[in-house]
Amino acid sequence: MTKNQVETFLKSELKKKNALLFVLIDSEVSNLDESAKLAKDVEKIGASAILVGGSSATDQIEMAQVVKGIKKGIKIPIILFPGNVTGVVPDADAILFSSLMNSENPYFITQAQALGAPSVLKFGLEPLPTAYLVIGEGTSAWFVGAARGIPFEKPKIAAAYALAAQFLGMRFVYLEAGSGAKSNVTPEMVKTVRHAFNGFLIVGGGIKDVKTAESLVKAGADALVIGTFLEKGGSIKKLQEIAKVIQRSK
Ligand SMILES: CC(C)=CCC/C(C)=C/CC/C(C)=C/CC/C(C)=C/COP(=O)(O)OP(=O)(O)O
Ligand SMILES: O=P(O)(O)OC[C@@H](O)CO
Ligand SMILES: [Mg+2]
Repeated sequence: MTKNQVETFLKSELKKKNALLFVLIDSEVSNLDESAKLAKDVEKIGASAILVGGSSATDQIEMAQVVKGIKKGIKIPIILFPGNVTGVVPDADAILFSSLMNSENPYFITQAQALGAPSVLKFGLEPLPTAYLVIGEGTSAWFVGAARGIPFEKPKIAAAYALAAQFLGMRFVYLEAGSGAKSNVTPEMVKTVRHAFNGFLIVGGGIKDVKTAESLVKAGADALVIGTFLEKGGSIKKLQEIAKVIQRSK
């Protein structure tokens, strides 16, 4: 694999589109055939990457099969989104090599990374150095990751973490409200983080309509992650409307 291939691809996508759509496939929720079809469909409507992961996905065999099954049908990269070491599997293109910086448990800040790193190397996955920041409370990522959730109305705290991430050499920040979150990260927080952080800014959690997507991209997000919307039966047609707005509205 060429060095930084996926990161270079994402940057080139960003030159063509104002912001990118990443679709999250949870290997615990969608079966093999469903996942493969979904990945093809979302590639067609312009998604730039497929994330595969889940905060409680511990079945490595299942996840590896899903990744393999998806890969055959698409050209866009598959990026692993691990909630633990069990999320490191072969055949994907890259991995959000993330540290949950606002966790109260050092396991999620550096230990899972140390345990997972040798497999990342062995499988030839491109590590995307990511500060994963959990915003708010009550979601799976918040609970499992023992996060001290940054309050939604405290954008400056999120910006301080993002700046620290930058100083630590991380090139990606992921503002995470949590899968299926009732409230998404606010545009104001995205804007404040955008001013502080120079790298690739990912925003996810609870995004399910055009208006929200548009406001987050206008505030400076580089990529939006959408998962639950599709898991709950949201249509590809509506996702396409969201994709269009994401790609043109900065
Ligand atoms: C780099 C390596 C090897 C591990 C990183 C380990 C870290 C930092 C974990 C953060 C804590 C955590 C549990 C994150 C979950 C991330 C994730 C995959 C979220 C999306 O999955 P959900 O859809 O929330 O999962 P559920 O469906 O189980 O709610
Ligand atoms: O499932 P949703 O709410 O779309 O969130 C996507 C992602 O940010 C979750 O980790
Ligand atoms: Mg999920």
